Amino acid sequence: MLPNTGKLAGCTLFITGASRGIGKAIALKAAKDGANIVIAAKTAEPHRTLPGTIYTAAKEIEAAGGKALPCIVNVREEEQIINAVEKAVKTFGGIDILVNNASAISLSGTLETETKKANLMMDVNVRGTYLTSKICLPHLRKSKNAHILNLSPPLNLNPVWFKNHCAYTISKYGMSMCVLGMAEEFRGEVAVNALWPKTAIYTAAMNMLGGSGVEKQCRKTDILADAAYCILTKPKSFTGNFVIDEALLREEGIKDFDVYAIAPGHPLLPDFFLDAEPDVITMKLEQHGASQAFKEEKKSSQPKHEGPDGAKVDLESASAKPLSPVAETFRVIQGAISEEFVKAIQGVFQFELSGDDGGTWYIDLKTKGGSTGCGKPPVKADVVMSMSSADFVKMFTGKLKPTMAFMSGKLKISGNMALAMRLEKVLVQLNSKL
Ligand SMILES: NC(=O)c1ccc[n+]([C@@H]2O[C@H](COP(=O)([O-])OP(=O)(O)OC[C@H]3O[C@@H](n4cnc5c(N)ncnc54)[C@H](OP(=O)(O)O)[C@@H]3O)[C@@H](O)[C@H]2O)c1
Repeated sequence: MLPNTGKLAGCTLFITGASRGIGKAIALKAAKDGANIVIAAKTAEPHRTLPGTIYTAAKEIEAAGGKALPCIVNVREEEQIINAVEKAVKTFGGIDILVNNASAISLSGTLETETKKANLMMDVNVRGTYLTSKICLPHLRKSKNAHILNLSPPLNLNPVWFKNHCAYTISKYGMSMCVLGMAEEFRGEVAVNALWPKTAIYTAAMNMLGGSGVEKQCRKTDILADAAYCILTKPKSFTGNFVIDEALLREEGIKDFDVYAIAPGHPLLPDFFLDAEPDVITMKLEQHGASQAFKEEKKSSQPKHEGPDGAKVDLESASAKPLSPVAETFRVIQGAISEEFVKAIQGVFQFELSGDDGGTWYIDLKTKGGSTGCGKPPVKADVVMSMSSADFVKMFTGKLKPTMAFMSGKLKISGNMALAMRLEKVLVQLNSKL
């Protein structure tokens, strides 16, 4: 880990989204030097599922050696940013550093992204970053070593990073374009840089996106806190850079990256927008054995299922004949379903498969007893997943992680996203029973 040098003692940092995750980790690292931190985030009351509030973060910052100013700020609201900036200047005498960290994410295709979600991403990511920078800049220009740091990626224009989640990419690239423009506009006065992780970082956001077990493939927020500290303690002549955490820390002499891993030695999930393309990311994970090994099948009695034409198909007797890989996979899943499992999941998954043995299939983990089969599910599906038959088999035999399939565009999802994200958990639980 990068040692603290005390260079940020007495500096004032305005950090959006410092109530948890990466923003809070950057705040705590600076607090160790004795910095003043303005925590600009929305959560004032404890949230049902998300950890931390601006007040709990403030306590941690003070305990680490810093001074904290918790401010309720939704970066979509210009007035709230203005008020917090004024309060910060009144309390600490100025602002030296702005970290634009707050972000919203929806990894959905153009037609699947509801307008309100597209608006949220544009508002928080691009407009929020632009406005917070605009409002802080008059104060930053008065500081001896002013910095703006945006948590945004290098501008990689490979279409693979646009085709599956165009709105999200535009919104994050908007943050990066602020770096491009403002670094030149304020050269000599304020350093403006971007920071992006090489691998996934374990936070509430990642937990929501990646589902159960994803943490092993992630690094801790400490790596970004160290990289941010390193940038923010550089002279303001260090500007206009799109920094990748690991690359910068290597240059700084860090050799042991295991200290940043949640599960040292476990293959890591490469982050979006870097050199590795989605398919390569998936392939690498598979090569490194990050996926679950397919366990031996358990024989079980099978109920009847409805075929694509509505005819009832008996999978047990059908299994006497060699089944196609898709039908065989559903047969095995059927045998692994328990009442307890149905109670725990309460969801109906419909699969639209293309290629050999394609068509509509389902796994009903909502109706008493649970069932799988060919054709439409007995009750309306909560989630519809479209993919090739080959990828479906890979996914259910542990050779392709649902998160990876989704990120690489092999899996398209519509319906209840939260339930879809639990598919990884479904697979882990099913595999343990297979
Ligand atoms: N985790 C990763 O693997 C990863 C990878 C690449 C890049 N990043 C980047 O790192 C940054 C932080 O991500 P994270 O994983 O730490 O996310 P996180 O755990 O979801 O934290 C997001 C923070 O943003 C705040 N926030 C959200 N909407 C806001 C709004 N409208 N106004 C003010 N604050 C708002 C949240 O606070 P409130 O809810 O209290 O408002 C929270 O403190 C993001 O820019 C993200 O793109 C993360």
